[in-house]
Amino acid sequence: MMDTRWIDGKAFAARMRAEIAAEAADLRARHGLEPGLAVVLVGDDPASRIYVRNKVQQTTEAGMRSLEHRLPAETTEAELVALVEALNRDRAVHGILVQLPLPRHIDSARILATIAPEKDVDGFHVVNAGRLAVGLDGLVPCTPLGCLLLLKAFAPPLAGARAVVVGRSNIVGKPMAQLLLRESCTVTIAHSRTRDLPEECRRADILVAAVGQPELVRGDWLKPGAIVIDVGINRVTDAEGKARIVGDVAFKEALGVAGAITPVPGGVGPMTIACLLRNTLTAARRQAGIAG
Ligand SMILES: Nc1nc2c(c(=O)[nH]1)N[C@@H](CN(C=O)c1ccc(C(=O)N[C@@H](CCC(=O)O)C(=O)O)cc1)CN2
Repeated sequence: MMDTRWIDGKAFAARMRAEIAAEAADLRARHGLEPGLAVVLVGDDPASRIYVRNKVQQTTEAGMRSLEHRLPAETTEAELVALVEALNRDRAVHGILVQLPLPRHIDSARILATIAPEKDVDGFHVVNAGRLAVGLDGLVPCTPLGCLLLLKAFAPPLAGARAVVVGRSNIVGKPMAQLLLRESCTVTIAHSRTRDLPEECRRADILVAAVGQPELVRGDWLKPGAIVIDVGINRVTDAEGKARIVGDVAFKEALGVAGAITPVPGGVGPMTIACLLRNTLTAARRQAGIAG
């Protein structure tokens, strides 16, 4: 039986945040520049409120400026566009993040397209997606960037590895595949219509699960020794009626088969916010014309 290594994303993210804080202090001391991140929350989705609170807290702890905009659920699309346009013009704001999901009456694509690409620290704007696709510098979506940093640290060398990404969202699956391709992996994107998903997964040296389906990927879908990155955060109620969070991978079944795996919680999730801070620092440097 394989001794499966746990990939501790929480500890890795904490080290990243400490490095970012040191860089932010240096930026302030040498250039008088304080990176500013504007976080916009519309409505009162309980999970989104927690994520936004953590983003604000960690931005401040890293020595950067946090500007929070909490808007009621009935905010109109036009009002949100006007706020984003004002933030685009504000020179003290280097990064803009609109927390997703937005209320259903607001067109998320329109809002994301309104954010100035150089301030799009989520990396969701089509300009940043296009830059990633053609190999130009841009801002890379935080969750896939976090997954890549974990893979580089825990599963080198990536070049030539067979990677399967389960999930084709614009936010995780597609950018993840682009990043792995950039590292010279042989990449497959699998999804709900993939024929024989278990067999596709069994081919993977690196498996990234990002489908949002609790424990979809079973232990016998894994190649022995595979590196498994679980992006899923699914709230479920267990047999005793207790609420808990599980990933897209059946974690206990994967132990003893995978070579290494990210737990949920404590794996990819904390990396998302650490990468948001990294992107904010990068955006501030670029806007000020400071090499980093
Ligand atoms: N504008 C954005 N909206 C959303 C994003 C995003 O990157 N940009 N991603 C997700 C939510 N998200 C950040 O916003 C996020 C999700 C999870 C975590 C995290 O640290 N998770 C913990 C568990 C937390 C829990 O108990 O719920 C973990 O995995 O250990 C951070 C950020 C959707 N929206």
